[in-house]
Amino acid sequence: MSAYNIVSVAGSDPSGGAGIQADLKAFSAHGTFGMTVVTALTAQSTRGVTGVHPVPAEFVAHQMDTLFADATVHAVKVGMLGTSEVTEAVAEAIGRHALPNVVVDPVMVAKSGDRLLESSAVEALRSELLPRADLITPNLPEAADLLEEPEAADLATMRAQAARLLELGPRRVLLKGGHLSGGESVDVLASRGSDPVEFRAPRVATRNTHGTGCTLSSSIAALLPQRPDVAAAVGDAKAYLTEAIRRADEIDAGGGQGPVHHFHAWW
Ligand SMILES: Nc1ncnc2c1ncn2[C@@H]1O[C@H](COP(=O)(O)OP(=O)(O)O)[C@@H](O)[C@H]1O
Ligand SMILES: Cc1ncc(COP(=O)(O)OP(=O)(O)O)c(N)n1
Repeated sequence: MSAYNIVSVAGSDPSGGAGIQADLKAFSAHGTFGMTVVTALTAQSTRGVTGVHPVPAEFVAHQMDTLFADATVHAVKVGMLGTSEVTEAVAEAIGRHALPNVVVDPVMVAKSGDRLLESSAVEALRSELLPRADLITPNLPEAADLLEEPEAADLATMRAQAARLLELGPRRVLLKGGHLSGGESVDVLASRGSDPVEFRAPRVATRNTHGTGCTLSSSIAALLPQRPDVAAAVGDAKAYLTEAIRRADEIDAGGGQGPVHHFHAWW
């Protein structure tokens, strides 16, 4: 059996910590073959984002149509989309090509505080893309924006918000709790018709967490075709991410918030 083909539909991060660069590293780490559809160029470093140059929506659709007319795809990770036009084009192409194992990381704002999705695009994300996702992986501020509610500050509220996010149409929701404090970093997986499942990991004491969200969602996409169910893929992806965060201080990528450090996963 040849390697699984996993596609990242995302923006470029020249610093290598997030976006398509992080996704490709994660795809390789999990033994899969990575492909990319670029939605935007960013100028960014460990210190923040200094510019965003969106790819025209028609050309994003053209990249997808060209790739999917040729290659068999086993999973897709969607990250930064930038504009409502690109969001709509990606949602339509996912439907047109009936893509499997679609993981949507609803990227809105970088850890540096810079916007990566126009505010006016949140509605297109909510109504056009989320219903086509097999799994969405919002962080707490993204969940609050999607639900138009205050940000969750405890686990009970996270469980309730994960359930409400399911009503927007995705098959599953992984609500990430990295923005809370405490000795453990806890994420909540909600699926229709079953109780939520919690994924816990020791909170690593480092400021070098650039690219955690990208790495988790792309690792899940790479593992979905290789694991018996979604919970197994999420559990292994989180274990991989936690070790990549532990290794983050080994890298000197600049003077700001550094990236997590990828490695060949142990499976
Ligand atoms: N310091 C940390 N130690 C361990 N896990 C972390 C840490 N920070 C974040 N995580 C985990 O990284 C993933 C993404 O984190 P989060 O900050 O919630 O999202 P995002 O990177 O999209 O803002 C989650 O699984 C979260 O639990
Ligand atoms: C091009 C690009 N895409 C996504 C992000 C956000 O990445 P994330 O994994 O959420 O990490 P932080 O930036 O929040 O640390 C990005 N910065 N650039």
